[in-house]
Amino acid sequence: MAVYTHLGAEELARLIAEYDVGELVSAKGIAEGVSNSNWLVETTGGRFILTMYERRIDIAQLPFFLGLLDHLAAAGCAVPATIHDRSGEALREVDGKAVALIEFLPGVSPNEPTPAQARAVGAALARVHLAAKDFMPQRENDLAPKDTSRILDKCGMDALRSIDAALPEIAERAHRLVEQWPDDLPHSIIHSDLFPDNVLMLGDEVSGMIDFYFAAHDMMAYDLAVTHAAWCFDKTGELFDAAVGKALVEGYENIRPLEPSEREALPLLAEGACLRFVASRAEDWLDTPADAHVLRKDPMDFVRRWDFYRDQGAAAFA
Ligand SMILES: Nc1ncnc2c1ncn2[C@@H]1O[C@H](COP(=O)(O)OP(=O)(O)O)[C@@H](O)[C@H]1O
Ligand SMILES: N[C@@H](CCOP(=O)(O)O)C(=O)O
Repeated sequence: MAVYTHLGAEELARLIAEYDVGELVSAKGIAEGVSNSNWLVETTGGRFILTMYERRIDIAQLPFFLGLLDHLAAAGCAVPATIHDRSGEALREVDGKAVALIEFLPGVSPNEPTPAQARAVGAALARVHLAAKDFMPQRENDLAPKDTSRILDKCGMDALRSIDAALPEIAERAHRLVEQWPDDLPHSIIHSDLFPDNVLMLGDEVSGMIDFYFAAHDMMAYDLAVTHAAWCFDKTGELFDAAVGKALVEGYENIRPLEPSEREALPLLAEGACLRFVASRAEDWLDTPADAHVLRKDPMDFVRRWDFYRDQGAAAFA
């Protein structure tokens, strides 16, 4: 479920009247998503996504995320632009909560991505990296290995063990990874969470990349590694699809060839990507009451991926 707040018809109509988008025709809550409330809004002027920011996001950073969307959309990337209200603002407040109206993009998120789809996503990601280079505002990645390793430690070993007996050892493994972590590879703004459910596709074409709320300044090859870990396995992380992985990297390199140092670092960067999702999922698992109407994501899905990258090394990207 991802509608945490009820918005009445009058309140919605008043909000929509602040934008030059025609009159409200309908608004339907969107079930997908975890962090924010989203509505598909139809007006006499078209379709839009209304997002109310509910959790995890530091409101002070919203201008960075929304400005980035506008910058990338203007550069021709497949991302939704924000709709500005009559006074030029992209961000408004309703009931004390921040909201934004965003361009609706068509497409569906693939469940079982094909190599052709992965190739298109690789290319789309590389275009974002290139287009973001001249986006001036900066945001540090607060989910780099040093941070996510700390998140695991903060969970506590007993709590981690209550999720799965293997997790305390993973927290130890994270400490070792932090020590090996590079920081001297080429940077840009990265998406950091480009899972299939954050990509909209029409056939083999990327029609939209959404959910830029973890975007930050960091290594571009790390973003490719995150996307590799997110796209090339079945949900549980048991089965690796080499053809999808190969197509993803090829698609990326068709737009932005990797430097030899980036290519060499990919297996380690992929381990860091796995750590990031093990940690955030473990933290969410412990924070979410068992009877909450939110699907808890299993951190072990990314422990299996981590084992794979550690065992395979460069062969994972051959
Ligand atoms: N710009 C958009 N165009 C079309 N659909 C969108 C757009 N933004 C969000 N959605 C829909 O809303 C859902 C939830 O959005 P998302 O940003 O992933 O929420 P959350 O941050 O809560 O995970 C997506 O799965 C997609 O179906
Ligand atoms: N993609 C992450 C979770 C991030 O949540 P989102 O709904 O904001 O994309 C994961 O799978 O752990």
